[in-house]
Amino acid sequence: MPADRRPRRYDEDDVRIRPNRHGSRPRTKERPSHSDAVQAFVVAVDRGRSTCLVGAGNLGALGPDAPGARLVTAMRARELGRQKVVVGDLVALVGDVSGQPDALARIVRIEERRSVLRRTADDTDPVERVVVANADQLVLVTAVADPEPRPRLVDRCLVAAYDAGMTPLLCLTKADLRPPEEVLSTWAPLGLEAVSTSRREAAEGAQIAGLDELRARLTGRVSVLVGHSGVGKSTLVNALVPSARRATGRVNDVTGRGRHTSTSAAALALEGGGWVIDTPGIRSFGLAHVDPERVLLAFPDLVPATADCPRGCTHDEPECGLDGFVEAGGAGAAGPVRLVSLRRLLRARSSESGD
Ligand SMILES: Nc1nc2c(ncn2[C@@H]2O[C@H](COP(=O)(O)OP(=O)(O)OP(=O)(O)O)[C@@H](O)[C@H]2O)c(=O)[nH]1
Ligand SMILES: [Zn+2]
Repeated sequence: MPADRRPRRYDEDDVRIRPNRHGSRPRTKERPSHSDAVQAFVVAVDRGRSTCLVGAGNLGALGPDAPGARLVTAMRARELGRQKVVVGDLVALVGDVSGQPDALARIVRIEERRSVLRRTADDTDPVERVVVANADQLVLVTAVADPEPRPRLVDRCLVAAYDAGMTPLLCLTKADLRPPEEVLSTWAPLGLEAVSTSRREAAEGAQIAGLDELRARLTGRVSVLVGHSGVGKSTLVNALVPSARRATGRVNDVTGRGRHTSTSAAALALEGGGWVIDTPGIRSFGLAHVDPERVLLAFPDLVPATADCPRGCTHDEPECGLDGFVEAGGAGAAGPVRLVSLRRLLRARSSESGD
């Protein structure tokens, strides 16, 4: 039976969604207060069931090992309407929040998101989606070789990061195969932060060098890792979060499903604080939804030029004020290459694929 045909019990949800029969009192937008609700951080979502971390502070800042912290399985309450819960969400839970096996809580509210990583509808998925909420850093994992870097894919990820209000970090893996500087030059004008990692054979087996610097940039933050297949993202995640398997095992106990069959994102706690959100399903981003103005915000040196732009300027058209501004030296000596980079990113929005 479809959900909306199911016989419904009259409950507090109805107070808000029922039309006002009398027509005199304006319908209140106020939600039931749910004063007993507890706050939780969504660490995994699998087919309508969310795994939520309760008792670990705002955005799970205290980590899953904080005293009293527990994982609670929850479903969306009807009052959420069409809002989707995603990994990284901060939510309010009511009902059975004990975290006992078989216990099921209800998500009655999604708190305001400080960042939203989106993906436009594409051929394989006709729905525009929020991929991850509240992350502050997007880590673009790219191998320097094997597989060859895909500059256009990195550009597209950069656009997605700027649009989402997230700081991008380029993580170049397999630096043992080729000096990472060669690859880095492509993004030099962007001033993109970058780290590199490489495999090193040691007595106790293969090790990843460069991990400490990467870890330092991840600690205390919520970071999303994206990368094409084969770049070494799993290797990195396992090295960063050695307990990842155990932790996902815990999630599996709750959801009853294996992580390997899942294509949804999962947040993994870092030992020193902070979270990495692994996104096995995301290889590229549809970017049609992206507003050029938001990409431009990543180029504060070029922003003043837009005063001379026609209304609704795409910043990639003959009338654009950026060219004159940069030619006149308004953005300094680096202006011309910065403008080339900006235009490249703006065009990445409309390119067909991330290859
Ligand atoms: N030379 C070298 N090889 C590496 C390095 N890191 C990972 N690899 C190898 O690259 C291959 C892919 O690594 P994975 O960690 O499975 O890559 P992935 O990005 O998770 O790929 P998928 O599992 O397909 O999503 C494996 O054969 C790894 O052993 C590195 O730093 N240097
Ligand atoms: Zn313009």
